[in-house]
Amino acid sequence: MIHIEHVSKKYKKADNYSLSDLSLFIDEKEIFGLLGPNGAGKTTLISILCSLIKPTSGSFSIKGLTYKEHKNQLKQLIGIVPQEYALYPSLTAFENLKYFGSMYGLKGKSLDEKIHNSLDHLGLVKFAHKKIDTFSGGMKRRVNLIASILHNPKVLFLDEPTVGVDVQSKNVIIEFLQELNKNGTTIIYTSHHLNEAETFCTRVAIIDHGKLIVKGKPKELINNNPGAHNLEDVFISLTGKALRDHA
Ligand SMILES: Nc1ncnc2c1ncn2[C@@H]1O[C@H](COP(=O)(O)OP(=O)(O)OP(=O)(O)O)[C@@H](O)[C@H]1O
Repeated sequence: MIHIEHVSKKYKKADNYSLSDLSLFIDEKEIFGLLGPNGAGKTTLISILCSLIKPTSGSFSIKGLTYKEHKNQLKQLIGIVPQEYALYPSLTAFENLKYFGSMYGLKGKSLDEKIHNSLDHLGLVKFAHKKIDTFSGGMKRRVNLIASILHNPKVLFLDEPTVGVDVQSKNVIIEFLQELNKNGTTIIYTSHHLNEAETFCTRVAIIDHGKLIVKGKPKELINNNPGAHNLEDVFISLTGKALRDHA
């Protein structure tokens, strides 16, 4: 479904490559976790796959389609949940979602119903007509998620969807994503929550310094790393304990 071949990325004026010769195949209906320390290249990879930025070299396709040749088809096929909220604070949740739906050509009763059902699913229906600037971080993240799935994408990319939210919001988000996956959506997400990834993902890839370090099913990675009891042990054994601060 997603073929990534020898993708590298060097940002303008950057000294180093943020991604280096990365190849990966993600199958249909997977829940695939991109894991790695700060600055590993996770957001860069997701941004390339969503066509927000271009790779310096290498290529990729999604369901055999490339942005060069099938831009409009891919726009309908994928959904993107960015790290930052992309919502209008002075509009209500419903108004925001009507706007995002209209960007995909959706309108009328079917759009209203989809919005209502999604808000209901994510515990937000009673806040539908409240302005976004009154929402907590966890509520905004849930609205952001709905905005990205109104057009029923077959592939959903999420950049740290559960960062900075409480356990309740996190559980509702994860359950919602599992439901989407059951109904046929392939999910690719980045996370620092290794416990979450261990149970949520069918497979994960650990990236460090822009390179693919290892990929596989969480259980297999744990079993293949002597002394590892969980994914965090695997992560630390492969990426080390050193801090990744830089400015
Ligand atoms: N626009 C940019 N210009 C120059 N360098 C960038 C730019 N965006 C990211 N980088 C660099 O690319 C590397 C990878 O960054 P990226 O944001 O992809 O990592 P990440 O794994 O998503 O990190 P985090 O977990 O902190 O979100 C980092 O060294 C970062 O400083």
